[in-house]
Amino acid sequence: MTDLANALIDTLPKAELHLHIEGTLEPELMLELAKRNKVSLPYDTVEDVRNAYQFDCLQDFLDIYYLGMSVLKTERDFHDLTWAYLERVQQDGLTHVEMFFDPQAHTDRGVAFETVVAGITSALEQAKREYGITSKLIMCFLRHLPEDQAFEALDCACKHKDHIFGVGLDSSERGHPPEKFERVFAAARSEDFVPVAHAGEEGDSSYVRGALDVLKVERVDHGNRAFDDPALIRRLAEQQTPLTMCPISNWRLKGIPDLAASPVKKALDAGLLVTVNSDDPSYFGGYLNDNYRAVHDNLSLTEGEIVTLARNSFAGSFLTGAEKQVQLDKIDAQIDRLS
Ligand SMILES: Nc1ncnc2[nH]cnc12
Ligand SMILES: [Zn+2]
Repeated sequence: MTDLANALIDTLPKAELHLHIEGTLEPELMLELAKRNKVSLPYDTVEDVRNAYQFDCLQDFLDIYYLGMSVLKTERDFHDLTWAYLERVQQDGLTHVEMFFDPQAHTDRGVAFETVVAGITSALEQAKREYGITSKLIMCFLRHLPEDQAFEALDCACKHKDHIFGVGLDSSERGHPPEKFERVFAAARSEDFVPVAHAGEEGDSSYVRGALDVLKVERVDHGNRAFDDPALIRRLAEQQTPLTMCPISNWRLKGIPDLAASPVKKALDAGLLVTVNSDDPSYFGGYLNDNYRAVHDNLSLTEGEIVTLARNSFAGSFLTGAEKQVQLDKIDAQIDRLS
């Protein structure tokens, strides 16, 4: 990698648009919280935890991910988790994050919705004060659970509209198509929550079409399998629907055989508004800049394409036009400084 490419990746202002806060739980904090909250885990050491992170598919990961988050109990736990992520990525040039959380995975264990939201938002507010990092919080419905439970989560979210910006859809994709959540997404949109959804991570291209046509999403999370449908790719390009791709995640979950098979370059070439993100960085072993580096190295991206990805991260965000322009101007200023 050239020095300039390295410096661009390290120092360009960037937004992260596909990040599950529960997926940032590092093994050290997991074990500390297990002790603090007297939760028993099948791991004694950090090494045991890391050794468990071998996945053959999305479900293998999800089983371990839900087990790991069982240590999160109190407002302070959610604060500490979120703060640890923000402290880490501010060093990577991150200036804006649109963060997912999975409340049903906590309320099902008896943790109050309010506890989760209070802990996450206090850390987000601290990051705004101390680092100038802006953020939006997106509540995901767990697609393996029934529709009525998604409606219960939406009811809770309606009491926290000051903190929750959008709704998303995550967890086990195949067998749980967008159509299952048509009514709850319609209700969420009528309450002014901005809709996004995971689609085409493992599910076929019909899941991406369903997310667009049935859930009426404004952004597609992953979207890899859209490439099986050339007409759909043309539509995504024409509409400039943002895609939040996660190269290291795709590789670790065996959605792609190696990083060279990441669709990020194909998406750039097709004129899509593609962005690069980390998904669940603790579980997949790579934060935001590691993902930029992975696509740069394995797809032979140019320095110009790295800049495009950083620009797309703001263009594809839910910031206002004026806020986006501030960030794009900062990118231009940083490029001037480096060249
Ligand atoms: N990559 C992913 N896909 C679906 N659900 C998730 N929850 C956390 N990470 C996820
Ligand atoms: Zn995800």
